[in-house]
Amino acid sequence: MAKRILTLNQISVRGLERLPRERYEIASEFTNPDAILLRSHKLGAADIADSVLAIARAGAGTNNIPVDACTQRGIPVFNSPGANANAVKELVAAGLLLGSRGIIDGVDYVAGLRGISDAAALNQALEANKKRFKGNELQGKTLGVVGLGAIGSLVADMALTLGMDVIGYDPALSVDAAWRLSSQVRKADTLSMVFARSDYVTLHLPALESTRGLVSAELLQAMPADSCLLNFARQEIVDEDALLAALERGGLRKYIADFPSPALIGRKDVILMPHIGASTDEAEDNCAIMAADQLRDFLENGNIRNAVNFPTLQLERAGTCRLAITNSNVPRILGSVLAILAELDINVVDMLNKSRDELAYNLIDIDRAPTADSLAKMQALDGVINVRHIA
Ligand SMILES: NC(=O)c1ccc[n+]([C@@H]2O[C@H](COP(=O)([O-])OP(=O)(O)OC[C@H]3O[C@@H](n4cnc5c(N)ncnc54)[C@H](O)[C@@H]3O)[C@@H](O)[C@H]2O)c1
Ligand SMILES: O=C(O)CC[C@@H](O)C(=O)O
Repeated sequence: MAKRILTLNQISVRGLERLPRERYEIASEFTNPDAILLRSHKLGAADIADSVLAIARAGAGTNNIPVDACTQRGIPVFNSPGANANAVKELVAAGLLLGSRGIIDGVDYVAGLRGISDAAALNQALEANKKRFKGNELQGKTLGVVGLGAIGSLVADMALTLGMDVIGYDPALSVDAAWRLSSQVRKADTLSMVFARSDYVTLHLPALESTRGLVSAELLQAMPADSCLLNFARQEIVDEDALLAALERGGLRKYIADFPSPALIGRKDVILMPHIGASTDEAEDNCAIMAADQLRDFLENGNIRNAVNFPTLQLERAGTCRLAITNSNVPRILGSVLAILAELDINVVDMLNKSRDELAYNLIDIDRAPTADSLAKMQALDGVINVRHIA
């Protein structure tokens, strides 16, 4: 029977094409979907039907998904790391230029000259007024990058090519990310060091409970006069009251962000975009393709790539069929599962078991299909969260 994929945002066709119609039904409404594919849709735990086996986010941030509730229910949440990083990097480049030059005010000024029909008079007005839109160059200024993952590392490279000094902070930098990072990026040991030493600070870290309000009054106060803050990460990372106070005080010259809020719209010292960091054809295709491929590999083979709450685990298919079992990360569960198979004289052809935090996940290839009764016995074992028989 075809698997049902519920889409909760518009997903690029190139991604949906990775889920062939003879095996997958895709719709924006389903009562009992097998999986959910979404972008920024805010998903509540109660919105996830019992039938859902997996959730795939075509994008990086998963703060719109109740990941802890999914973990407890044994539902992997996939994302598409790096797939939209270039799109965000390019918009940050635009953000830096918008913060350093009088582009928006200058363009607005020119738009207001529509009534002048005489070219000489127009030119005279332009030349007389252009001093109002003077800016500064980025070359030689310092950019502080907070979060040096897929986006932050590209932003750091881009800023270096513009002749900026780059200082970076990331207390949880992965080994892969560290390899990607240019040796010209200076390492800051503390967040306050980044804010105190940068003319521009750009945020590229996830929204987590631990990063909510991370950009505090204290950090904003430490910024040099005339500095700019760029936020293409998430709104909740910046304490909005502290931000407004810093703007009012004049310490912070501009806030450039992808996340409008009622208190920020309309201010001359704030430039807001409608969450378009990843809105390019290329990024939307890349994210959707990655998310759909990962979802399909999980549904058809139980393999896990780029889940934010499950261990990474891939096993070539062997044997007649496969069991995918999620359980609490405690001893003896796997032994009990194997004992049930042994009782039925079912041979294990290959298997792989990995854990992540409180979860363990197992792929077990066997030479014969288990009975419904034995599957029910496995499911009933203390600590087993779910058991899937994949033909
Ligand atoms: N504006 C947009 O449309 C858009 C698009 C893509 C991503 N994003 C946001 O950007 C975030 C980063 O995306 P990414 O692809 O670079 O993710 P990533 O996982 O590759 O990198 C995030 C980095 O942040 C670091 N980090 C975590 N906590 C930190 C902290 N307290 N201080 C400093 N660094 C910390 C991590 O160690 C990691 O290296 C996403 O989580 C998402 O919220 C926004
Ligand atoms: O889907 C989008 O347009 C935004 C995605 C972005 O916020 C992300 O976290 O990847």
